[in-house]
Amino acid sequence: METVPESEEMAQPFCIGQHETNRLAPVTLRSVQCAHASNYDMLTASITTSQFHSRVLSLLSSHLSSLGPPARDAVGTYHTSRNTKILTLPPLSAVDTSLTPDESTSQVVGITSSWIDICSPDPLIADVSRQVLMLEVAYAAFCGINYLVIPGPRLHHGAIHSEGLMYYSRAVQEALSLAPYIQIHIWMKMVDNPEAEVIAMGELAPFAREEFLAPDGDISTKIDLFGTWDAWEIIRTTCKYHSRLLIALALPKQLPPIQVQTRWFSEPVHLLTIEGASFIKNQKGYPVLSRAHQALISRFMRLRTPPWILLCDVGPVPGLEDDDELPTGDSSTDKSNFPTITQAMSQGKKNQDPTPHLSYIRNLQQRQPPRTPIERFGTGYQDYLQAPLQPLTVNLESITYEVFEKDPIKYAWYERAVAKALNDWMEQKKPTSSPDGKVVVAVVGAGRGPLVTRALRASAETGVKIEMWVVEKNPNAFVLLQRHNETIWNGAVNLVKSDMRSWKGPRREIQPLQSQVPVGETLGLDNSLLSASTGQDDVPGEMKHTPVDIIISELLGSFGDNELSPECLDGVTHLLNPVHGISIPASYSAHLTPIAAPKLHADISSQKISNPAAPETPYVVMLHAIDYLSTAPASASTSPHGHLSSSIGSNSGAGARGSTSTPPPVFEPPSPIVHTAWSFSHHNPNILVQSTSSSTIANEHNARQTRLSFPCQNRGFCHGLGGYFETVLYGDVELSTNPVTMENKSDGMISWFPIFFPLKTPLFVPDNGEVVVTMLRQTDNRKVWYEWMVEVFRLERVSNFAGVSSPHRSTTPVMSGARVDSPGPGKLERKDSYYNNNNSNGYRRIRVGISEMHSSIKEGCLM
Ligand SMILES: C[S@@+](CC[C@H](N)C(=O)[O-])C[C@H]1O[C@@H](n2cnc3c(N)ncnc32)[C@H](O)[C@@H]1O
Repeated sequence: METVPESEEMAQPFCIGQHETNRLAPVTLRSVQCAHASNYDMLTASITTSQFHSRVLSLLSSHLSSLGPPARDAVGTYHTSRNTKILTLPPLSAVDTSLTPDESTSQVVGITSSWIDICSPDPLIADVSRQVLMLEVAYAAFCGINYLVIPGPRLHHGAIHSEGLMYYSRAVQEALSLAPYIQIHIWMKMVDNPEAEVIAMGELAPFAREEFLAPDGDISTKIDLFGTWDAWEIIRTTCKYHSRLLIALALPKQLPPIQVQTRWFSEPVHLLTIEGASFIKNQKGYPVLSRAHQALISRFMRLRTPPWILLCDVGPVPGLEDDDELPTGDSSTDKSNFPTITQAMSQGKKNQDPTPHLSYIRNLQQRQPPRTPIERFGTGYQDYLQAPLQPLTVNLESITYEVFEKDPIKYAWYERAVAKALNDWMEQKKPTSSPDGKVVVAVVGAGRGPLVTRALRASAETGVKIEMWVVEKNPNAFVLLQRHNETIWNGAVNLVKSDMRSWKGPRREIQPLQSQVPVGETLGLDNSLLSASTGQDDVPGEMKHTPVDIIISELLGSFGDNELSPECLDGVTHLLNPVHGISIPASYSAHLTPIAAPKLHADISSQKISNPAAPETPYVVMLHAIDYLSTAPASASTSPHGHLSSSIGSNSGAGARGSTSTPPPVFEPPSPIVHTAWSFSHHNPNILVQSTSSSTIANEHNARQTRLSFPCQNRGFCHGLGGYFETVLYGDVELSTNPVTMENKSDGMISWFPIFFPLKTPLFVPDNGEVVVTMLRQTDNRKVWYEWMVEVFRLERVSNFAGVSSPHRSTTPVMSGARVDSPGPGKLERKDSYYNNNNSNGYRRIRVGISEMHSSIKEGCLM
């Protein structure tokens, strides 16, 4: 591995801003300078003033008093249309805003008014609110504001819930087109808590007329963990996943369960807002954040675009605190004046940290652990869609090989596997295929030769002599192989420039039987196999192709078989020593899990016009801002509530002064449920005999199909499937990119990013839902491609079911064939009631969504 400069290892500095709900003084160049001097990076500024607010309120009051009670029109509607006398707000005047375009504007995050209510069931209130927002957005755009925060939608109006959300979403869509250069952040709470939606003085919500409310309905007081996420989902869907539509996420004092936190990671959170009241005091009395908050922030800060932090109502920016109360005369000129009690107190305070919350967050920034090798390697690749390599049809560039070769694990594991195989060969006294007793090893698809070097090293380590053959079809890489043979391998390697499928094996002169070197001389082994290969009919002195004892290859793609390893290795299987031959890898398997990946969906959708095949292309991508939809029930130690309760109220967060360099706690998301789709083994006993008369190859034995079910406890959107692979190189030496097993099998491996199979249209998955994936590996004997489709089911308890549900099933009902605790791969089996839709756990499956069958044939991997 290259040495990485220290700066690259360090986590990025946080970008921290200050927000005051009731900032009275205008935000000027001086305010921004003071903020910078205090170590803040930015400030928020309201777009309009309190005068504007008062003016709107009085206009609205007099308008309302001029109106009679809302009346139904001739058709009988007043709820569903705006059949009301409109109040048109006048344009802004100088007193309505204190914002002036200047150099400070770029350091300012604009905040639109929170007292409006676009979701109001009263169309008059909703319309006035919309007009306020549009006036503010237009003026912010005029001033050159780049970032705007719009308070999130009010979801509760008495018994009415989320009814105005569509109008709110429509207004946001309008705002995006009105301000074509502004990034709009919707200020969302993490969960929907009706009791937290309080009405402050001066808000428009209470002006909603009774006729538009629903006085008789149930007023919900229940916390809905995914309620605000639902609202966000509607807004962004209405705005078609707009790239300038982002989230400002308010972190509450008590964080919600981990499943809610991970959901927000997958969304475009660009601002994290933290109230002063969300801090707790440590033993020394300094404001600190709970361990859960620290872990959450650290997790966010490792995203490709780390969010900015906005500290809200944590005290004034030093130097600006007195601005609102400045006396008209300049009292500071009279230095001889004895300070008043207030002045003395504030001077005393100056010896304290004037911005303890900011100091704490800066300290948290310093305590971020350095980036791991994977994070360093993946910088810039997070959520970046790449077309999978097709090394069979396309000759790779040197730089691509160079990237592979940086892997700190893969080659070391191959070396271990080869060493183990050689040791076993020797210990089991197996005969070799070489007349001089050496184990015949072939690296097929050698690239620039790193596996050759490792195999030679394994031979030197174990003392088992090998005869090395190297096959590569890329003529450019072959030049380097020739050079390496001269400079590194001392000419010890037999090089073959060929497609491995047409290689006939090591070619050597037949030795007269009596002059063959007994293998036992080198390894002490029985040489019967070699005798068999140089059979009765062989004439000494003639040239003949002989078998290979160990075939080493690395033809694996992100989904295991997607770079056509099965097809290529089929072409060399007949060369393998028929009794003792070893293939490294011995087998590999493909794995899947459904994921929410809004960013990837947005990126793929935006490519659709130039590339219609984009939504049916499997992409190689370092999955980052995603949420696993199907997760294993949390164990006691990682239970969301356990996590929460152990952290809330814990005062162990390091304080600004008494701080240590202890890294923040690690965020532990729930483990995804990842099922095996299929596998391939070498030797493959099912290889079809190839016809010599046909121009195609018989490949049906490499077709696969699978149907897998995934329980999903919480609702969400499925944007596609995350794909991974595992491979057994030899014995217990394995590689894995499966998030469940990678840490145990090959921690730190960087060669492969996962694969993403997108869905053209995302599918909603309800609470207690089930995602069923059907996937096929298809072949027409010329090409290989994948087909995939997704169905979504809602599991409904059958009321008269007499069975007793296990505690697990009562919270996460799943089909028995796909049980998360089942040892099997989660395949649907006939005994499951998939076929009669009432499964044996007492749940009825109701299909609520189905995707089309996607096919990668347009981009298919050509053979
Ligand atoms: C993924 S690269 C691995 C290269 C190298 N073994 C490594 O680990 O760095 C696969 C290599 O196999 C070669 N290859 C793929 N299919 C082949 C075939 N049918 N015959 C010969 N070489 C092949 C490609 O040209 C490429 O060099």
